[in-house]
Amino acid sequence: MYKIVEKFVSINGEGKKGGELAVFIRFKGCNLNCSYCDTKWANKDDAVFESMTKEEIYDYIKKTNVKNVTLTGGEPLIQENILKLIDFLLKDELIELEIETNGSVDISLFRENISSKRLSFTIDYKSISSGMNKYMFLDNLKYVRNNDTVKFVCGSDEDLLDMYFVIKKYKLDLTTSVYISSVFGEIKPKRIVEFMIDKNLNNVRFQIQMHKIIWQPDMIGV
Ligand SMILES: C[S@@+](CC[C@H](N)C(=O)[O-])C[C@H]1O[C@@H](n2cnc3c(N)ncnc32)[C@H](O)[C@@H]1O
Ligand SMILES: Nc1nc2[nH]cc(C(=O)O)c2c(=O)[nH]1
Ligand code: SF4
Ligand SMILES: [Mg+2]
Repeated sequence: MYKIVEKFVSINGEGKKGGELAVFIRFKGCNLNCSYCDTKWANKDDAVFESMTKEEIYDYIKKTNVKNVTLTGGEPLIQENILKLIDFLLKDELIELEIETNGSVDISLFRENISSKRLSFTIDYKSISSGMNKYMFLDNLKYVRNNDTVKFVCGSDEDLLDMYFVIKKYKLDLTTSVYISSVFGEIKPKRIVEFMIDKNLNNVRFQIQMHKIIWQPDMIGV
């Protein structure tokens, strides 16, 4: 049984599939506690959840008729038996699966067991201002593939500079998709673009969480 705090259809507001329809499955609980987390409610011990089997999750997804599936949370990769669910969902060749993960969990186990090109990891590199930087499992950055994404959610100039060194150290701009996001409302988007120009950051994309512009920024279920 998986602990699901919400499930909904929306457009993906972030990343490579940004603007496309996606069905979101949000799991309860996280091993980190980012200063800026917009889903703290989902990580609370007393968060209300629905217990669902992998078959029930699959049935829900199929009923939506949406092909892009995003597993998020909370932290999806710390959920009990998550590998079984990923494997089960990918048996359906019409499903394109994205996993939003916080960068603290070793993804190599998943890589070894699942070869599908329809699985894509979006791996956060937690910034200094998140307070969670020390928990990053940096080896993940050595093994990211070109259909994965590394996402830097920046809230300060210090975060931008640290991001720059990490991109260059791991040559992320040459090996994978890199997205820079602002901590919503925390740093001027213009500041990030200026930084990109200043550092000549090619092969890196800036994004703003679209769903927070379309709906109220604190709205859930979108
Ligand atoms: C809520 S997290 C859940 C998945 C996973 N725990 C993680 O952190 O990647 C989903 C995405 O939302 C981003 N996020 C959370 N709060 C945000 C905020 N206030 N502004 C911008 N992005 C935010 C996270 O950095 C992450 O990329
Ligand atoms: N619309 C929308 N797109 C998203 N992309 C990633 C999200 C997440 O919370 O992981 C998210 C979300 O919460 N809503
Ligand atoms: S890792 Fe993700 S879910 Fe956990 S606290 Fe950070 S942003 Fe929130
Ligand atoms: Mg979100």
